Amino acid sequence: MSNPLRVIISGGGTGGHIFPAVAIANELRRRHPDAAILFVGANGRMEMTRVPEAGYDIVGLDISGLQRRLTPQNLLFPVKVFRSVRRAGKLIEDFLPDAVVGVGGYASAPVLLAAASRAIPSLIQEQNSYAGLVNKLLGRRVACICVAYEGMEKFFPADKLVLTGNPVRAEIVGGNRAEALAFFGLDPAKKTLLVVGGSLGARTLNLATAAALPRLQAAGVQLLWQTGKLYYPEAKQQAAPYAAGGLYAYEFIRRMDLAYAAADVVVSRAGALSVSELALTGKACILVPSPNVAEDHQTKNALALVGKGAAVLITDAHAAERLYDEALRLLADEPRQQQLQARVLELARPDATTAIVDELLKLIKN
Ligand SMILES: CC(=O)N[C@H]1[C@@H](OP(=O)(O)OP(=O)(O)OC[C@H]2O[C@@H](n3ccc(=O)[nH]c3=O)[C@H](O)[C@@H]2O)O[C@H](CO)[C@@H](O)[C@@H]1O
Repeated sequence: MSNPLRVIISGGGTGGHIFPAVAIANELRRRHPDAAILFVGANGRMEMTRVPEAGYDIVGLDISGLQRRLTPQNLLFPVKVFRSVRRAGKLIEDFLPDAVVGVGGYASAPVLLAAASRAIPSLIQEQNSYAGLVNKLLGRRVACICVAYEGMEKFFPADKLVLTGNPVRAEIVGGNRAEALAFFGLDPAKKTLLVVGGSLGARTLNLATAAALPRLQAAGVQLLWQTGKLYYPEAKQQAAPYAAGGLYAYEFIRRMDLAYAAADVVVSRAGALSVSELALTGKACILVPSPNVAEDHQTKNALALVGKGAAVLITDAHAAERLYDEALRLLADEPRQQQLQARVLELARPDATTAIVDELLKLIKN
């Protein structure tokens, strides 16, 4: 491998696809600083801002999902797919990658298809215990599939599977607590609760948190509340009267490393990357799986921890009633926090990103 490596990374839609892609790119660049890395995403989606923020170039395709109802957009869907496969093919012919990585989400389909038809080796990284549609359809056309859960033969050819775990951005781990508290303007003498609704925010968590603000303040607990874009204007107003007590709402937290470092307890959706990050950072957490995802896969993600005594589970349906009783109880119970921290740390897979990049480099070499 004398010429600099050239790799295209495709996919996105939500943070759960984008940040694993960034982790893979960072590790590739750490080992091959001269590697040329190009991201391909979907126009209008989160990757078009988050990837440049992480220091990489991205090209957007005009591609979206199929709506479940009959809509005019659906009639255009085949046309869009055809156009984006053609555009992806052109991108590949111009960039001439040694390999292509797909992380799931709309943009990875046309790129992986175009790579397969040009005999360019490709790798899929599947974050969940239930395979996404795009990944499932393309499993047979790629050379290697890196997964985070056992039993994925249900969805993919067994001989292509490698169990690596999910790639978490290296900087997420090891945030300094004192720096974190200062960064968010928090009081080191108080307990801190972090609430994260996945990369887009979660309505159930937002409603429960808004209702619990007076209780949190009365208990002397500080709050970092990530709301997502839609709910933020309302949350900002709801949280404003509590700012003096250290209760703050955020649309999106860029420094998740510091948010985890500041937190004594985390309330979170159970997206695959959130779960992997909670394990790596060793956080006492309460998981509220989203009921709105394919095959209820967040509940499966959560149960992988709960089954080992490494997290507390509250269902979405029970969150309004029980979430903050449980959160306040856990915040007041340090021995229980320590027990959860120790158990969740045992489930961390700190070598996932290196293992995935090893597989990618193997593909390129062969
Ligand atoms: C509703 C939905 O479709 N959710 C899916 C989506 O979740 P979602 O996009 O919410 O992803 P995850 O929970 O897996 O990961 C969230 C990522 O965003 C980061 N982050 C989050 C909030 C924030 O303010 N700042 C920030 O940087 C986290 O650190 C993490 O890296 O993809 C996951 C991985 O395929 C799936 O398991 C989820 O079921």
